[in-house]
Amino acid sequence: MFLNDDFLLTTEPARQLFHHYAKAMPIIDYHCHLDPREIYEDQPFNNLTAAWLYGDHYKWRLMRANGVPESHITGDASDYDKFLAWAKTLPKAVGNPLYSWTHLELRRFFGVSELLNEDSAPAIWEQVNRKLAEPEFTRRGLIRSSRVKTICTTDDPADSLVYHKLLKEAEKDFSVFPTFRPDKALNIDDPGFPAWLKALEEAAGTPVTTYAELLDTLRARVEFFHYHGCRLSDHALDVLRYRAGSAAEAQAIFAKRLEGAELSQEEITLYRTELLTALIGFYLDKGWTMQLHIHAYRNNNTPMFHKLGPDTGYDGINDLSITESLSKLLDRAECGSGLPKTILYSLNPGDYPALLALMGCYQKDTAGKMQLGSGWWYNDTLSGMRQQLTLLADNSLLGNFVGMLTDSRSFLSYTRHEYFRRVLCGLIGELAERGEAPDDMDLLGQLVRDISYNNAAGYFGFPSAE
Ligand SMILES: O=C[C@H](O)[C@@H](O)[C@@H](O)[C@H](O)C(=O)O
Repeated sequence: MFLNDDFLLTTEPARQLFHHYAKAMPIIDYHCHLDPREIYEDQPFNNLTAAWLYGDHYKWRLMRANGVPESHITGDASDYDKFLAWAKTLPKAVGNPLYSWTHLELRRFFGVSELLNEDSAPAIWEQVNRKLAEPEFTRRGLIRSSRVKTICTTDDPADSLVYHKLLKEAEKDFSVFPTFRPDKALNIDDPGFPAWLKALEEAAGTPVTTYAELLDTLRARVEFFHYHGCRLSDHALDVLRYRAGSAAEAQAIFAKRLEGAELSQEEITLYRTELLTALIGFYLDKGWTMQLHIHAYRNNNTPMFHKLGPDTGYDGINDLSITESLSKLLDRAECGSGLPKTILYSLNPGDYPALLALMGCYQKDTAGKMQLGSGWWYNDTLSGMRQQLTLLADNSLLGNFVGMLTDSRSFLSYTRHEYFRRVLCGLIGELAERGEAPDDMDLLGQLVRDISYNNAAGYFGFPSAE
């Protein structure tokens, strides 16, 4: 039964919806953390650990929860020993999405249907590594075989986008577009802020010594990113604070920071609010979609942060309230030139009702202009997705949802789209079975096709491949 054709499809309508409508749709992965250079260089993977465990902080957390020493997670143990440590951990992960994802990846990419555990590990290691050495198992090969049409990476404004340029020339089967993520511009209190400004100056070829120059340069980078196919921005807003001020105040705070003085929380918040408001205007002008990733509570383990840096498995969920600051931010934009298309994600699923209520206040002109993002990170689970979809259907228009993204650092994560589509069809199938939705395959089939692909294709307006 496990992972059979009807995995997660418990009703007849669900099975029809998945097999006849959702399954064959191609993929638009509009938010991920793949490295464009790796995509361009298209090297084969040395082995399954390289493809699976490098950079995958989801797996690292489970291994740590299983008492695996750090040497076998991020340290200098051999790749085989790391793989074996994962294989020993996995049997205890029943019920965790990683249990299903891992086995789905083994099946879909490598045709391995045995369960991975300590006993099966040696043979699976050999079998998969042999496949990974074949020409169609390179980075791009994996993307192609997953029928991915569009990938959006996550990029700093100071990035030269050289690999996106090269990919545009070299790759005709799918497109790789950048996403504008100016966290480093907003994080004025970060010790690396002055160095980042230098990097920005270098990339843009213009001085960034004042707040006005920063704005001009960021606007120019938005144009540059747009030229290279960018149609989305992204922000990590771990804490939402709002304090309106003037450009003159933002300039004074910027100058104070460059002099090396300590900023107060109020100053930081004012600067961030002003800059984000300006950026929202830039996104609107370009017709971009703004993504706000809200309420991660990052880097909770200081020794491990010093050892491994960010995004290594030490992030929690922020349980602060969300509506007041977010409403002020969105409303200010609405009072000005307007809001761009916006996707709101929160790591705290308790925020979903508030986000849904708020986003409904700014819907206009574009179908699904304001979106509740797909279950993010710790919510990227069976129950998390069902919750997000159920609340979205309760409070907005499920049929306009732009659907799934991997948010991943791994080239094997595309099966998450399959998982999502199964959850989606499973949920809609249940509604039909219970008579809460019409058992009308034309209607429901169109809905799942739209959510799987068509909505994203229409909503983001990516440049078409010439
Ligand atoms: O799925 C988890 C993610 O990849 C996580 O690492 C990112 O969402 C990252 O923290 C970010 O802010 O972009």
